[in-house]
Amino acid sequence: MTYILRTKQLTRTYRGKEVVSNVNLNIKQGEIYGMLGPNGAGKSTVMKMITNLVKPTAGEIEIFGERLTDTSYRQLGRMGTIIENPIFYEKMTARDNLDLHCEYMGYHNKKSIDEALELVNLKGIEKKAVKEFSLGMKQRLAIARAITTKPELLILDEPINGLDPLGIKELRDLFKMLCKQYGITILISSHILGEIELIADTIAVMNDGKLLQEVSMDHIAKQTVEYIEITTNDSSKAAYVLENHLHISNVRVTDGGHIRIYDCHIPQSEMLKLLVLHDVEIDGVHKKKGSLEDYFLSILNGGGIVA
Ligand SMILES: Nc1ncnc2c1ncn2[C@@H]1O[C@H](COP(=O)(O)OP(=O)(O)OP(=O)(O)O)[C@@H](O)[C@H]1O
Repeated sequence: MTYILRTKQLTRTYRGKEVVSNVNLNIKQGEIYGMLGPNGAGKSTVMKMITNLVKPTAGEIEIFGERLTDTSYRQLGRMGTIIENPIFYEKMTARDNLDLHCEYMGYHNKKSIDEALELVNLKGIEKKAVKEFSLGMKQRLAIARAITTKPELLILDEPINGLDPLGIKELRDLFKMLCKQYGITILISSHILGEIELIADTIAVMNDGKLLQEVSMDHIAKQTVEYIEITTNDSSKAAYVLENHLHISNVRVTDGGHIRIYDCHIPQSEMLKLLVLHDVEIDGVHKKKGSLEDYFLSILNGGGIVA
């Protein structure tokens, strides 16, 4: 297995608080690796450390087989990045912005600017000043800037923020194409499961600075997360009874008076008998299969599903 990027126990502290804690990412060459997590989970901070914008407090980063240091200019030159909101020289044209970027990166094959503009569908308007661009156009220009130096690794921090559904689909198709046809490895972050699920080969779920899970989509697809859903008049009591009397640990109380029991080998009849014995009224029992959303929610909520 060839990994293009690995982090080992990557940690960052701000004013005594760990905002990234012992994160181990393993990104394979040629894949789209999605970092999923709510706002504040630490995704941007991880990406900033990978791109040398922020120094890790502890841990290390290995990119293209070498450890990243303060002077890893060669490694940084093999990456294209969009971190947080892309900033341009607004009065300059789109093309001049890309030109300047190439100069700055020491990349002299200017033909690639045309190719990049073509790929993001901005050919023909590259002579417009960036201040006239819509948000979607700016996002596409940021991607053009990130790919114009022909990177092997693209790092995209929430690149679809603020785009309409059509714009999102266009970018998704573009990222997939860059990965498949150009062999570019992509690390992309989002707080939207539906987005990451449509694009990623591997997903890293982050919350509160921690990596909760790193799992391949293939693995998830094979996984059939089944659960029993019981509707009762008192879901908290029902959960309490099952946890304390039958020692079932994977119980989740959901909205609407339901409880879900995952990965349970105790017969349904035994659970129901015990609930009735404890005066819990049962309105319904169903065997269900969890959606991908359930799967990730259970990870974020610390549920016991093992991938
Ligand atoms: N320069 C900084 N100084 C202090 N705290 C910071 C700094 N940068 C980030 N943080 C804190 O670190 C935590 C993680 O932030 P980060 O931006 O990495 O999260 P995120 O998952 O990318 O979320 P978002 O999508 O909101 O950017 C947050 O609590 C944030 O307030």
